[in-house]
This record gives sequence, structure tokens and C-alpha cells, in this order.
Amino acid sequence: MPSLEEELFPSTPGKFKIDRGHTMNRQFNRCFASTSTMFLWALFLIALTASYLSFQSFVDSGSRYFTASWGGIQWEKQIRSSAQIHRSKGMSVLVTGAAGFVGSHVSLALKKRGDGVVGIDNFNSYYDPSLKKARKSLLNSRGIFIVEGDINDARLIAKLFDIVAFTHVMHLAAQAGVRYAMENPHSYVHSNIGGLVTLLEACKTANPQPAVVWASSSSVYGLNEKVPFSESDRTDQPASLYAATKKAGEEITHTYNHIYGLSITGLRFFTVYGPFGRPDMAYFFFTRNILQGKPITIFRGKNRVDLARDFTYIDDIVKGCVASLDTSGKSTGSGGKKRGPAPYRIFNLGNTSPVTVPTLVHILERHLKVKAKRNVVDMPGNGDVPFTHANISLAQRELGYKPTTDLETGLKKFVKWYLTYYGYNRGKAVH
Ligand SMILES: O=C(O)[C@H]1O[C@H](OP(=O)(O)OP(=O)(O)OC[C@H]2O[C@@H](n3ccc(=O)[nH]c3=O)[C@H](O)[C@@H]2O)[C@H](O)[C@@H](O)[C@H]1O
Repeated sequence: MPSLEEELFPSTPGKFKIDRGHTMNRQFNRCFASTSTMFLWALFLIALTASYLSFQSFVDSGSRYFTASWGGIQWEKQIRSSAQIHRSKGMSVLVTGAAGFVGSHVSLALKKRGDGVVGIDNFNSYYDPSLKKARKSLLNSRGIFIVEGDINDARLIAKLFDIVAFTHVMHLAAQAGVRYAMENPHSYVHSNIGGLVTLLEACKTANPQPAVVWASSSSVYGLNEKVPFSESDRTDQPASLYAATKKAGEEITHTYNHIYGLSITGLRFFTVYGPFGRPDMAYFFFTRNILQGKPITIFRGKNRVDLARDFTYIDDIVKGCVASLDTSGKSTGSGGKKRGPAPYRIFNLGNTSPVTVPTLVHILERHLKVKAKRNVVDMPGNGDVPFTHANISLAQRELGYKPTTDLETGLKKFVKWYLTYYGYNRGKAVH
């Protein structure tokens, strides 16, 4: 006689024998048995799924709780205090990339005039993070708190908007550098496209929506030959992936303006330089190499023509950024829906007087009082463009933008900062 277990779970369906004398009864019993089996199985599966899901959410929240570098009462308190406005009609600004070159300078300028500033930066190692930490210390000393986190972290950005009703976002976090895009293309897509969209999603959902001012780039003019570059010129022939992601950013921000009513201002920066600058830029590592007696490589264009840039001093850029925030106008959406048209603007922020790279080197030699060891080579096909030159009349008219620092003066200030910051020891900068 088969056991109950064997009845309910026959090892092989074909082994199930039919007792003809009790067919009806057996059929009823089998039917009842198989229904209860299915019921028990269903219950078991539901319980299993439920416990799996709750375990997953525990792991999720638990891992965030145990590993996240953000959160907590103290953390929120620091953010609120940093966002406090200390002037009438002031603004509260979320500055992304606040430990970066432009981000740190803009944060300091806003705080100085009494605006509330909260920074966010992921302190990545694209260049020496100790310089970013030094900028952070400087900002901290002026009462600016920098959240350590990534703009791709949607939960973190949403949390920041929960804590503070930011009136403006100054979006300066990006993967910068024209030539590095050939080495690490995905980092550009990650920060300049993925990060931008995550940030805009948070801005569109926030209530009230902030106005957004963000850093585009002169590189969007790509291979254009018509000079000076005007905002209405074509921008569909980028020479680098960096330029392509900045151009994509201009299109992406346009859609958020169009669909959700976000006020958007894109700023095309032209080769920004100055104290606390980026060590990956030519003027910065030329300085280091000249001081250390190492050779510098100077690229030269087609037909031995010198390359030229519309080098723009940081203080002028800061004025342009602040004026953009002041004139941004309001976003019109609420509850994630557009309620009316909102401003969409793009401005060149340049110096409007290009200087060749060999002239840049001459100026550095004079300020450093050291002769450079030059190595002149043809410009490699790595994303560079031969020249940049900004037409700034639109920014002049709309923002009152008027650059006042020429390259000679600006580099003098940079060199002074460099020698103070890194030190100078028998011709060698100390790092
Ligand atoms: O306006 C921008 O939107 C961009 O500006 C900046 O790019 P660029 O104008 O290319 O500055 P940078 O690298 O300092 O090269 C300067 C000059 O030195 C030449 N150069 C460079 C390296 C070298 O070894 N030799 C050399 O001659 C080089 O050929 C060039 O002619 C930012 O980095 C970028 O993030 C973006 O913001």
C-alpha cells in the first residue's frame, strides 16, 4: 500500500495505479489532493517571494545605511546651515563640482555676497584629489559645506532637494579635458550625459523648480573656421567626444526647458585658467615642467601655424556665472509639469582676445624667470582644435559681462599662487 506521501507526490506519474473498484472516489480524492498540493505550493512560493523581496530591500537599505558617506541628522544640519541666505533677495544655490576649479571660485563668490551655497563633488581622481581637498578646506573655512557624492546618485540629489528648496543650481560637475576623452570615453558619457540627466530629473521634480545655469564649452564650435565664434554659429562638427557630450548637454537641457519649464542657461567657457586651476591644462603643467627643468611639448597646427586659445581668467568667468544666476528668470513648472514658457539661454564666456600657445609659454618664462625646454610637434589628431575666439556681445548685452584680465596679468596671478601653494625649492616645485 502506497504511503500518503507517495500518493500525493508519486515518484513517476505513470506509476500511479487506478483502482477500478473505487474509481469515482479515487478521482475525487486525487482531484482534492492535487488542488491542496497546488494550494500548498502557491502558499510556499508566495512566502518565498515575499521573504526574498524583504531581504533584498533590507540588504539595499542596510548597505546604504552602512556604506553611504551621506545622511544623518548632523549631515542635514550642516546642509541647512550652509544653504542659509544672509542678504535680502538672496538665493540658495546647489553648486555641483564645488571642489573643482570653477565650482570652488563661484561658491566662494556667492557665499561672500550672502547667498546660501551647498556644494556637491565626488572627488574623483581624474587629477590630484588633494588639490580638490584643499579647495574644500578653503570653502569649509568660509562656511560652505560640500556633500561628498555623485550627481548620478538620484537618491542623494532628491534628498538634497528635500532638505533645501534650492532657488538655483549651478551645474559645474563634469568630466573635463579634450584629449583624455580618447583614453576614457565612458567617463564623459557617465558624467556629462548620465549625470546631467539625473540632475535635471531632480530639478524638474523639485517643488519649486530651481533655475539651472550650467557649463557647456567653447569646444562645441569644433572645426568651425568663421571667427569670432557666435552663439548662433553651427555646432554640429565637434572634434572630440568631450565636445560631443557638451553639445549633447545643450540639446538635453533644451528638452527639459521645453517639456518641464526649467529655466536653463548654458555657458560656453573658453579655456579658463587661474589660481587653484586644473593640473591637466597646458598652462598648469607647462608651469610645473618649466620649474622642474623638464621639457614641454608645444603642438603646432597645419602649415606650421601656431595654435591659439581665447584664454579666460577665472575672475571674469565667475562674474559671468554670477550674472547668469542673477538674470536666469524663474522656472515655470510644478509637480513635474510645465506651466508656461521658461527662459532658455546660451552665452559665450571668453576673453575675446586669443593668444598663441608659444606666446603663453613666453609669458610663463618671464613670470617664472626660468627658460622652457621646448619640444615643438605637429598637433596630433586627438580632439584639439586649432584656435578659439569668442564673440561675447550677447553676454555683454544680456549679462553685463565684460572681461578685464588679460593673459599677462592673469598668468602673473596664477604663478604667484602656484609658487605659494606648491613651494619653490632650487628650481623644483614641491608637491
Ligand atoms: O574651452 C574649453 O571648453 C576647453 O578648454 C580647455 O581645453 P583646451 O583649450 O584644449 O586647453 P588646454 O588643454 O590647456 O590646451 C591649451 C592649448 O595648449 C595646447 N597644448 C596642450 C597640451 C600640450 O601638451 N601641448 C600643447 O601645445 C593645446 O593644443 C591648446 O591649443 C579645457 O581643458 C577643456 O576642459 C575645455 O573646458
